[in-house]
Amino acid sequence: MTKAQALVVDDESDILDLLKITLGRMDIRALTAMTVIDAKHQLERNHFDLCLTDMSLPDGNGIDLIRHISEHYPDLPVAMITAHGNMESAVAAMKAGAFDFVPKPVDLQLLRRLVGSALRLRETAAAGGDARSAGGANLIGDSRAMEQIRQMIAKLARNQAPVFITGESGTGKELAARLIHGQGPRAAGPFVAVNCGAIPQDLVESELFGHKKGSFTGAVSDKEGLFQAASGGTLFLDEVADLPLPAQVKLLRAVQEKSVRPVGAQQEVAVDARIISASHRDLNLEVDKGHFRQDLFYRINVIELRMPALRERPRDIPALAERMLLRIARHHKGQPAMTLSPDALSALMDYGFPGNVRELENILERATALCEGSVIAVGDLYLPQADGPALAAPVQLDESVPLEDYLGEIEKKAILDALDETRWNRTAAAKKLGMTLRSLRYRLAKLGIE
Ligand SMILES: Nc1ncnc2c1ncn2[C@@H]1O[C@H](COP(=O)(O)OP(=O)(O)OP(=O)(O)O)[C@@H](O)[C@H]1O
Repeated sequence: MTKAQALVVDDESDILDLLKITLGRMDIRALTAMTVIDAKHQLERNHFDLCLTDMSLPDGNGIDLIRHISEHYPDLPVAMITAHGNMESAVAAMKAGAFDFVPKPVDLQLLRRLVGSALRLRETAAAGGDARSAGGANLIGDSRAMEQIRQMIAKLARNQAPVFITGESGTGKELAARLIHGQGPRAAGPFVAVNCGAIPQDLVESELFGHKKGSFTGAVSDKEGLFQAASGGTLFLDEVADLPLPAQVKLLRAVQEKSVRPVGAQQEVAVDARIISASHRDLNLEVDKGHFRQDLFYRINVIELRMPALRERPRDIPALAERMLLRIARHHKGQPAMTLSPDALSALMDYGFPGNVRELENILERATALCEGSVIAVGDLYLPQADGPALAAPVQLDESVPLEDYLGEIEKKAILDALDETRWNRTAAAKKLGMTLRSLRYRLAKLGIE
């Protein structure tokens, strides 16, 4: 590969010199420009692999230049150098198509990482990466909605802007986040996923930002936070709406300044993690209710990706079901994949799937275990409105209980009732439940019933 070349645009010659030297040490040739016009001329005459631009230039601003680059040189990654704390321009730059931003004063270590990511983009493009998968995970579905999501993911993978993924539970928000990470220049770095709602409130800050030994009871040694663990990669903040307000303040700072201060530490440490967050809640509403900081929402929601509910794209169901049945068969080695009867498939396509793709997975897993033959009939699906025998009366779904647990509870109750009625005679219980002894054993092991 030829020596990489960068265009650096700033009207202060000191900064140009500093950036030129730093890039030179990374074996990158830097050409400079002090005005927008100058930069446009350079772009016409030379090929660049990266552009760094300041916000305010004598004849225009950096955002105009970013727009010009996005339009005429869409493959050229451009990053904005922003004044300390001026997140508005960083957000505007990323919305205009910037790949990332560097706060002033420029932290050279951060700059090096940013440049490394930009150059890896060039290598990924040259290698022609697989746009559909990452780490074996795939977004299945050929509906228009899924096609658009795939295109959006490919675009988002190319920049570093914070992404906020919305969508009901089980629509594939985490999968989308993994794909954005896996198709981008940070793919070789870690993908760290954290469910913000699952961390005990008083440990949130220490978990996210780390702590120093002795900073609170129980802090027996220095501990690195998830931000540091995700350095060079992506931090996925799932259920970000559940973060307590004090942690939101610190998160805001981390996103804005790209640095964190571990609990009990005197100094901040620079962190280089791309932030992708998600929530099934409407964050606008949470902001209105005063549960979520508006300024933080504005910063993490630079680009929004909405994962559609499964009922909005029923034509994806056959392909999803087929792939899932294959995967289930692979888990039960030696067994051929089951198929769905035409009635079962049409019942699935008519069903509303409040739990989305995850619910489809659960329904098929259960059907596979309960079905006696190799073709799943509509009765094996136990859909709430299907004709099949219901294991229990439908219960009002509590939003805080994951669907998987909810279905598991219904199943567990039916099995335990049958076992009680037969004085724990498994053969009799299986008969009562209309399943084979082998199926019952499988269910008991899965549900952890001894
Ligand atoms: N389009 C899809 N193709 C294949 N599998 C999918 C798709 N969408 C979701 N899945 C699968 O469905 C399951 C749920 O997805 P995921 O955990 O990403 O959802 P989520 O929206 O993050 O859920 P939650 O809000 O409950 O955290 C996963 O096993 C995932 O692999």
